[in-house]
Amino acid sequence: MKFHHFIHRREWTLALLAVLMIVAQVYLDLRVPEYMEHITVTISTPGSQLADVMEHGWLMLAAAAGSMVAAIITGFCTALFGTTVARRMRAGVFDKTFDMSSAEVNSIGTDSLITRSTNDVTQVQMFIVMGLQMSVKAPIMAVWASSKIASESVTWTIPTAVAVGLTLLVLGIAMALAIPRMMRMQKITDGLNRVTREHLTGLRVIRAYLTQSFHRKRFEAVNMDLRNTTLFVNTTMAFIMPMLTAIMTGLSLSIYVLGAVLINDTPDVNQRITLFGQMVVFSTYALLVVTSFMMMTVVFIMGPRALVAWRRIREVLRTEPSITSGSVTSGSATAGTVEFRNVSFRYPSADGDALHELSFMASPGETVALIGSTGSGKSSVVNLIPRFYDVREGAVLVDGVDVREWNLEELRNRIAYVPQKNTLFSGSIASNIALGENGRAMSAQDVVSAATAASVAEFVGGKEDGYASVVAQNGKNFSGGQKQRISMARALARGGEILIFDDSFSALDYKTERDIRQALKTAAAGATVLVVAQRIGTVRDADRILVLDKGRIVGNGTHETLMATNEVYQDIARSQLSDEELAS
Ligand SMILES: Nc1ncnc2c1ncn2[C@@H]1O[C@H](COP(=O)(O)OP(=O)(O)OP(=O)(O)O)[C@@H](O)[C@H]1O
Repeated sequence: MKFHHFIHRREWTLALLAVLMIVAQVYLDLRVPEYMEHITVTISTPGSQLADVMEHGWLMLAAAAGSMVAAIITGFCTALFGTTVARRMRAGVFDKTFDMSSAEVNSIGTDSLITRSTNDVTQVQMFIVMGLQMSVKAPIMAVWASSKIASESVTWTIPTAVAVGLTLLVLGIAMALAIPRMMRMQKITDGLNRVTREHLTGLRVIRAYLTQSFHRKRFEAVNMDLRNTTLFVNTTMAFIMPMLTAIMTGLSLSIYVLGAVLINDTPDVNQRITLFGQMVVFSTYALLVVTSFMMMTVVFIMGPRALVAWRRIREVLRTEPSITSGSVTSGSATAGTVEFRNVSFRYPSADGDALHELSFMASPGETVALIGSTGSGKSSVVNLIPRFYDVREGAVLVDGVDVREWNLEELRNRIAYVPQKNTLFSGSIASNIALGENGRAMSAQDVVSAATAASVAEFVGGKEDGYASVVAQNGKNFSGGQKQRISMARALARGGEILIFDDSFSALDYKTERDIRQALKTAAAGATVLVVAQRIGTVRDADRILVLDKGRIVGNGTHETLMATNEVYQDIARSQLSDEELAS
């Protein structure tokens, strides 16, 4: 992705118009001193009238007004250009995150992704709006005004050249000091975002564990770092303006001193008046030259930061998703078949495998449960089916086709997945249930049926607005169990050949869990159901139970067979069931 991809034909037209307006502006700005020269000479000439002065006075006013209009049009063009490009960049980063797998998102970092699509894009936008204008205007003005100066007088050119030299020296030193720090600012902002986000999302734990001082220290460190860096940059910048003002004042003074000497040495009155007029116009040109160099500072200050920002945005846009869609759109075995063939899997950042040589099969109409201690790899197994990650060795097959060969949309449309961490979006209960309509229109009746099966109807009944009740961001106005039920209703409403429940029953009371499992038998009849659970009660009715231990399948059978033969399963059962339950 190159920068110019964000600039379409309309923006090129805007840029061209802006350049033309800048040229017009510089031309008119440079005309003003000429009219001033005429006016000065007219005023100094004995016997001149107001009408003579106004003859050039009107022209001078017209030039100033024209320059103003040109500046406004330039400002409008660059603002439209900058904001449009910024909008496209934000959309680019946003769209890219859809293609990224968890591995890529984790490698860049969520906080950095947020900074990149907000702060970084703003840096680029500011540079386009301000910097581009300056970078076009300053050189045109400098060259044009310099050529005017050179044609006027050599004597006065010397102090101007000295002033330009000094200006460049001041700007050079300031930039050499400030730019490296400015480059760091984006990284520090990432850090500040990370710490602030963690602090805000973990407020309750921080309060409960009284870790305010620890978190304050962590925040203070990055906050101070940002303050110090900004302070250094701003202090350096604070030197620039007074020094440049001193240079400009010195330049005006030198021009007037030299002018006084020249005028003094000229005996002829008319020549003296001409010389005086030239001096006035020259001092204005000289100031315009110095001003152009000052404008260039803006470019040099904003440019490097905008460049770093753009590189960070480009890094996101150029990220090659490790999970890319295949081309297969239909299966070769019975719809709903899931097969793991000798699967080993490793997380991108991990040293060792999380899953080792797993093989099993789940068929339509069958409920297969996965049980095991925490960290045994249950979620990792089910995450491989919708291809959130790819296997390291072996293959996962859905409907007889390797998931890597499936068209991703087709594959995911066959699956209804309830993640371990429930995700609700701001909206209503109905909008959250009807989220994945799976290519077909979902009726209000579909929502209600799914909600009834997942026992959502139970608590919606007590709400004034029913299914239209508001769901706040992250569903924080619902309890853990309610969120789980809405997430399950979403999966049931979507339907699919394969239903995956990753620890979806853990926050439910036993009665609600039993009701839902009962309702599932009808709601998900014919589908392949994979249930990840910690509780024996959740899995005991499953057609088959896979027992996982340290990423390996150490048991595969019904509750009864496992109770009779599998030591790991027996241990789990003994820790959860009473003697009577074990005996039954
Ligand atoms: N994103 C990740 N990056 C690196 N390692 C991970 C990641 N997610 C999980 N793991 C590791 O993989 C192993 C299996 O984790 P997994 O979440 O599949 O276990 P689980 O059986 O579902 O556990 P739980 O019941 O606690 O949810 C664990 O050792 C865990 O530390």
